Order: sequence, then C-alpha cells, then structure tokens
Amino acid sequence: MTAFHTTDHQAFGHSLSEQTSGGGQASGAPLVSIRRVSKQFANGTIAVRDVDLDLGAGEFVSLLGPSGCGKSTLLRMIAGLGSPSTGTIDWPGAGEDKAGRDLGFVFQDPTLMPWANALSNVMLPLVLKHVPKREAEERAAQMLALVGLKGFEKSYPRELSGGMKMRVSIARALVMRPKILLMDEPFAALDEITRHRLNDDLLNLWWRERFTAVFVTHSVFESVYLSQRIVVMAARPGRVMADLDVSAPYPRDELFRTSAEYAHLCRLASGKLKEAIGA
Ligand SMILES: Nc1ncnc2c1ncn2[C@@H]1O[C@H](COP(=O)(O)OP(=O)(O)OP(=O)(O)O)[C@@H](O)[C@H]1O
Repeated sequence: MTAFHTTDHQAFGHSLSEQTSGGGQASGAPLVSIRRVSKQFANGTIAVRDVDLDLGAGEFVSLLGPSGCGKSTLLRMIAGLGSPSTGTIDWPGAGEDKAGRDLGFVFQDPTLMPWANALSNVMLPLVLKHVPKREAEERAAQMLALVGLKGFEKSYPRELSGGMKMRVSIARALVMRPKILLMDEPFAALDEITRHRLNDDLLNLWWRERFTAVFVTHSVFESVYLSQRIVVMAARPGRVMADLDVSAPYPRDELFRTSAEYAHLCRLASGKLKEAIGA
C-alpha cells in the first residue's frame, strides 16, 4: 500500500490531512505520473491547467470537484482518450508502448451492447484480443460472479436494472485484469440505496483485486467513503486545489457510513470543496 506524506493525521486520529508536496507524490515509482498537464480545447476553453499528480499502484483516489472543473477531461487524458495540450502523462512501468498502459474505463452510462447478453458484453474485450471462446466465456462468467451477477449471464441489458447494468459495465472493464480502473461518475444516475450497495461492492472488489482505482465524483460523501486520497479540483480553469489523505482504515462498511468519524471527515472534505469553489 502506498504511503503518503501527511501532516496531522497521526495526531488527530480520523482526519483529513493535506499532502505537503501539493503534487500528490506517492512513495516509490508511481503507476501514472502527470506533470504540468494543461488542456485547451479548440474553442479556447482551458479545461485543466498545470496539473501535477502521481497515481500510486493499488491506491484508491477520487477526483472531486464542481461541474466543469476538468475531472472528466483529466480522466480521459489518463486513459489516452485525448492528449494534453502541454505537459506529460507517463506510465513509468509501462515502457514506450501504449499497449503497456493496462487500464479499464467505466463511464456514467453503462454503454452495453443491447443485442448481446451480459456474458457476451463482458466477453467483448477478450474477443477483441482473440482470446479463445471457451476461455473468454469462463473468464467473463467469473467476472460476472465477482460483481454479484452469477445467474444473470444470459440476461439482456433491457432485462437488468440500472445497478445491474453498471455491474456488467464494471465486469467488462475488469475482465482483462487491468492495473488501473478509471471511473467517470459511474453511480451518479443510480438511487441512493443502489449506489451505497455498489460503493460497498466496488470497495470489496478493489480490496480483493488490488487494482488502482481513480473515481470521478461530485459527491463529498461518496469520495470520503471510498477513497484513500481525494484530489479536490476547482473550475475556470480546472486545477488541483488540494490533495487530501483520508486516514480512516478499511474495510469500510455500514458501521463506518453511520459513524461520527465519517460525518467529521465529510465535513472537512466539504470545507475543502467549498474553498475550491470559492477560489
Ligand atoms: N470537447 C470539448 N470541447 C470544448 N470544451 C470542452 C470539451 N469537453 C469539455 N469541455 C469544457 O471543459 C471544461 C471541463 O469539462 P469536464 O467535462 O472535463 O468537467 P467535469 O469536471 O468532468 O464536469 P462534470 O462534472 O459536469 O462532468 C468545461 O468547461 C467543459 O465545457
């Protein structure tokens, strides 16, 4: 597990502490290293400016900020879906070849193929990599079981609830066992109970599989519940305002969600977000 420079969290127990470097410096070689990245679109909008961030292997990081602060733009650039106007995004362990950038992406919309059942949807990345059919079926079925959809392999997207469709989407993103899972507000359209359940199951999955998770959200509550680190962003131009270390231990569950510590952490993160919005 990656360790971070912290200021006060030992002294205050359950607290948020700010990274002293301001650049999110993980110890050891980071999985992804973002340096002075800016993105200006053709219409002149500066979506992000001068972002410095390291993403360490195995950590759970949220990008938290108001609408328009560049969270999605940053996530998409990490995924290679669009390049920075200036600055660099490196994968130190992956070499020059982009194929070494081993990632899965989950969008807010599950984007499933409506004509294919759950198993076939999850098999898609394996089929594209020419994995033999039998093996692809087995791996996709295992992944569906891991996201809690055993027994729904033959179901079509129209037969699944919003939460179940999102589970299929996560299974599809994880079926190649990527090192990093990038998620762009994956649960924003779901009701609160379903969202809580998916948060819990995502954490269990992350704990078990040890991928790096980067989670874009507007929600202070969701970011505190899930993350080891919260990168708070501000808009116009999109930039990083704070990099917070969430000290609460895992596993996190319903007890944590209803605890005074969680409420306290949410208050602190909310304060940081307000500062960012006011900046
Ligand atoms: N393709 C594009 N062309 C021009 N401007 C864009 C494009 N994509 C995003 N933007 C602008 O860049 C800024 C950042 O957008 P982005 O979607 O990254 O923010 P966000 O924090 O993810 O917002 P939200 O939470 O609403 O999804 C916004 O002002 C947006 O309008």
